[in-house]
Amino acid sequence: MSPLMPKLELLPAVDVRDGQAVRLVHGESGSETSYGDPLEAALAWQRSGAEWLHLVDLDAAFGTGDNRAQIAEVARSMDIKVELSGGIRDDDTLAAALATGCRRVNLGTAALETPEWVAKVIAEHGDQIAVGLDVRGTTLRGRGWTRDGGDLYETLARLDTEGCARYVVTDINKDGTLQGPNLELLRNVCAATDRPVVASGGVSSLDDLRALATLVPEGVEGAIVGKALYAKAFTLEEALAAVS
Ligand SMILES: O=C(O)c1ccccc1NCC(=O)[C@H](O)[C@H](O)COP(=O)(O)O
Repeated sequence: MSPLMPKLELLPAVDVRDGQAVRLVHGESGSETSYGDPLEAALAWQRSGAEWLHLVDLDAAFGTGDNRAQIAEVARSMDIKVELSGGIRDDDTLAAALATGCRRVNLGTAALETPEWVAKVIAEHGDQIAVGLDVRGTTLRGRGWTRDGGDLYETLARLDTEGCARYVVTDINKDGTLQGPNLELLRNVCAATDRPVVASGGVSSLDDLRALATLVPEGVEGAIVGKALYAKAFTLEEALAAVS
């Protein structure tokens, strides 16, 4: 990689359901495989050299409760940057999320259901706010990916106008499947916005990460990696070396 080209950031994922680190398939509730204590998982990624942690409260996303105290403990225990996601939809949940000291939060459902509030918090918090664009095809999904929420490109144009700093783009059909990322979707989103894009869902191999790294000049800034790390398809050290 050219010394002038920024490297692809890697964000190992810790998704929390009912107090456990889990992986889902297609983000579907009930498809969980459990991987134990979330704090242990997060500390392991930090020890392995991660610069970012992608931390998700799945219960808050699904509306089946929350893991707020545990999520806050994990976020506060990290020396690395934390991106927090799941169920952040109003002033209270946003304040609680930011109070953990996380570097940024991802809003998903709120961007579809309460766009005025999202425009307001983008104006207030700048690049501490990212929006998760979780899609099947080009249709956005909210409420833990269970409900349709409009057209990807219309929403992207609106959020760009409102000053959204960054997007986390997930192809739900790929998420948790180890089938490889949707590079075409990522290219299309990058062509539609000048904001950085974090790719999420489907990474299965070091070659997938190298393929994502080729999209850095188009606007892909980072990649979230979940299942592949838990399934030991490669180590985080190998992943970081592959994109450095
Ligand atoms: O991020 C959310 O809010 C969310 C809501 C409902 C279901 C899943 C959700 N996130 C999942 C993730 O962010 C995954 O950790 C990520 O896409 C990694 O996917 P993979 O590498 O395919 O395991």
